[in-house]
Amino acid sequence: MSGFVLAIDQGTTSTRAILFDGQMKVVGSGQKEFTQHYPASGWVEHDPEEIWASVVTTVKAALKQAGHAAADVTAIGITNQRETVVIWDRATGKPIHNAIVWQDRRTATLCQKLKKQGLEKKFTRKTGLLLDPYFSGTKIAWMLDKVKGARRRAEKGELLAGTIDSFLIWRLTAGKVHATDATNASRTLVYNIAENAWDDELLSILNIPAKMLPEVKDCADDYGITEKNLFGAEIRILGVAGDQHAATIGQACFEPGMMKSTYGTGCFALLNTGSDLVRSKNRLLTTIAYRLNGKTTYALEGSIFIAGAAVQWLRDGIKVIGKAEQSGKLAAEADPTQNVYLVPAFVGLGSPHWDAEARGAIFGLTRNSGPAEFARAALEAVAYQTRDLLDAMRKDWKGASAKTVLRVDGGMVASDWTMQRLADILDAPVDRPTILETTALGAAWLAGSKAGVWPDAKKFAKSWALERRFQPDMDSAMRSAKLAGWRDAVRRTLSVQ
Ligand SMILES: Nc1ncnc2c1ncn2[C@@H]1O[C@H](COP(=O)(O)OP(=O)(O)O)[C@@H](O)[C@H]1O
Ligand SMILES: O=P(O)(O)OC[C@H](O)CO
Repeated sequence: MSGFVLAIDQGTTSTRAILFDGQMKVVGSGQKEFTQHYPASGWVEHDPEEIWASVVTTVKAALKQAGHAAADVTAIGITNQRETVVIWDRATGKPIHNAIVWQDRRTATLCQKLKKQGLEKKFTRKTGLLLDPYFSGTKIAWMLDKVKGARRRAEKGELLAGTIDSFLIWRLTAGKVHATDATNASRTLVYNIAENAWDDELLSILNIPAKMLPEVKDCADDYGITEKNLFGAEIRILGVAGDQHAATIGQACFEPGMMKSTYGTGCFALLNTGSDLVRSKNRLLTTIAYRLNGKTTYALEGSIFIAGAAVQWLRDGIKVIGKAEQSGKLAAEADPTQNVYLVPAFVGLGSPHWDAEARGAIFGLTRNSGPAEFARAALEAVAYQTRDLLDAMRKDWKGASAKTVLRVDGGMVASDWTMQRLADILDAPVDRPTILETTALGAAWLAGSKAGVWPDAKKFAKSWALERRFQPDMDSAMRSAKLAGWRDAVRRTLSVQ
């Protein structure tokens, strides 16, 4: 076997395919952005056919760039934007509706209704999640309610539901396999993370027929074989994980107490808690970090909806920069005596506030405030929000010690200024690895190790290499003052005062 492993990283704004060789080095890649649909305020959809086409195109592009054929590839690992959900026809493979994306808020009213019925505790106890429109369950219920005849057809077994990984597996195997992995299942609001099974009681509350749902497998497992005509040869699919979980693996956070944070569109911090299913008292999520050889490893997760998206707003919204990479330089020019805060609640606030109705706000403007202060406020908001998560994690679990080091990845970590400010505000070291494609690497490792062509977890962890450590370098009085200002700004932004 060759050792070549292909990772398909199906993200929120683009699809990437990356071919790694037997030494885990990137030898070819393809990337394609796809359309974001905003059919109503707070609604976000993707066309599953466009996603599927982007997967086929990028896989072919990665192979071509590397000068390899599908027959050279030992295995595929899939990783994906989480919670986004598709319902499709079992007979034709055609979706019955656009995919409803994780950022979509259309089920806020349903979540409120379930909360009023006193059901949040039950959902949290079983799934580790909260009643927020973020998760897949209420999105599936919405489609079954709104698409004519859908629930009846689902009950008859004519329709299938799944997160993006499941939809891709169904398409890649030409309708032979309907499966997902435990990490993706753990984001649906209908999966019992203690029992590792779909939860009949929650399914019945949301009126979702169990027969629509995929079989739940380990992250490194047999997910079938790609249809021969697709890429010119059959390839085994041997790894699947939600993108944040794949990044946790790619960052080799295999030990309890290790933590990674990914700064892409949003920011998602996962703290490995080992076999401990830690129940958060501070509005963090409990999730499955990964499941290998039938053994579940849990994590505490903090989910921030807007991180790099605030930089996009600087570029495309208020147009104070032309390119994302200019944001750090501009922020460094900001007047240190001004205290401008941006609370980027553009789509509500995630952990630890979970306020779906809050909207973004800026505080502390003076006549001297300009582009530089806006840029600094946008980048600092990412650091403050991460600090809020770390504080909540420390309160929730003693394993999150004061010595916690944060391993970072995602597009935003290219900004040295932001990483230094992150270390300053966290008062903890921030480690940036040499390989920043950790999400794809994690998915590839699942497939490559399952195929027996890549090293085991211990050896893989040893191959993790530091590019740069950012040490905290801020006076503690200054840090406290800045944090107090941030907390005040957040308090004034919440929808319920
Ligand atoms: N040098 C930079 N400084 C600050 N932000 C950046 C920089 N480069 C990219 N970004 C931000 O990172 C995000 C892209 O990261 P990526 O990991 O590709 O995200 P996703 O997978 O969510 O699409 C964008 O929101 C962009 O604004
Ligand atoms: O596609 P990303 O990188 O924005 O990640 C999205 C998350 O998985 C949503 O939970």
